[in-house]
Amino acid sequence: MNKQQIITALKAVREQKPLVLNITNYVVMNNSANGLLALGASPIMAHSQDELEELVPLVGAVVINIGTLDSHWIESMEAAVTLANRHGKPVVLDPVGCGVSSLRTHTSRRLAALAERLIIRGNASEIIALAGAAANSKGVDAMDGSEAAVSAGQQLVQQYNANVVISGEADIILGENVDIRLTNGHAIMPFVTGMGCTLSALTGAFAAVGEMSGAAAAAVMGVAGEQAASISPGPGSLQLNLLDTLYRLDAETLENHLSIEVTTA
Ligand SMILES: Nc1ncnc2c1ncn2[C@@H]1O[C@H](COP(=O)(O)OP(=O)(O)OP(=O)(O)O)[C@@H](O)[C@H]1O
Ligand SMILES: Cc1ncsc1CCO
Ligand SMILES: [Mg+2]
Repeated sequence: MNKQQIITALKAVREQKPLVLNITNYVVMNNSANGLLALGASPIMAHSQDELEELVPLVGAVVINIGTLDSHWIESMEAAVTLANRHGKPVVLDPVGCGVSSLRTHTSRRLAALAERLIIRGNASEIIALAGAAANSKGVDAMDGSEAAVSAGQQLVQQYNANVVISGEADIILGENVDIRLTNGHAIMPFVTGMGCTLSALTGAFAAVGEMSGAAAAAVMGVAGEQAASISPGPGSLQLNLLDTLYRLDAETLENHLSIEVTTA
């Protein structure tokens, strides 16, 4: 995945406007839906088992975010992933707070094991915990740097046959033969809840148009986030400005501002 392929993937999202099914948390439903719309995709938030059988065949990707899960929702998440497998749809898993409780850790692992076409997107502490090592999180916030999660991420790539996106100051994208580092974004982004969840939702939009590395969404979120931060005095305006910069993001801005380093194995 290079800069040009990322630009092409963004164009594809805007042309195809893929429908993305999100089973996500109460905190970020609105941010994530607005982020998808600003990007040019089409969100649907749903979690009733009674409609998943009809919905999953219609969507381009399924995003599962365990942020506010309970036992009832876990059944829906498992049903959605099973249906995604049956219909050949990609799944993005956001293991929010993995490592903080055994419910979160076990559920994330079960969902990751179940999904056949999978991208895992988490912060460093979540990725470390998902791989079974001791992580330093504070609830849903990472206390580890992205580089500290690389070996855990590589383990997950093998274990779940997935691509892994570790977000943070650097976004590190790991796949079977590729290792990508993106250094956009801004240190103010973690002061708005659900920036990572929005990144996972956007990852679903790109997966729906065949971009299964996870890099394009991280690139777009990083550059749009950076641009939004440059005109935002604080988190309140950042949240709003991000929707505008995502909506306005063009090829030239990506070309000039995306900081990407690709290493192939
Ligand atoms: N220190 C930082 N510098 C630059 N960008 C950052 C920094 N921290 C996070 N980001 C960016 O913020 C976005 C969200 O990443 P983050 O790792 O904070 O997700 P998260 O912890 O899962 O967030 P949440 O759970 O609140 O949704 C990514 O695009 C990432 O690049
Ligand atoms: C704050 C919070 N708590 C559960 S999910 C969530 C949103 C960020 O992940
Ligand atoms: Mg998160």
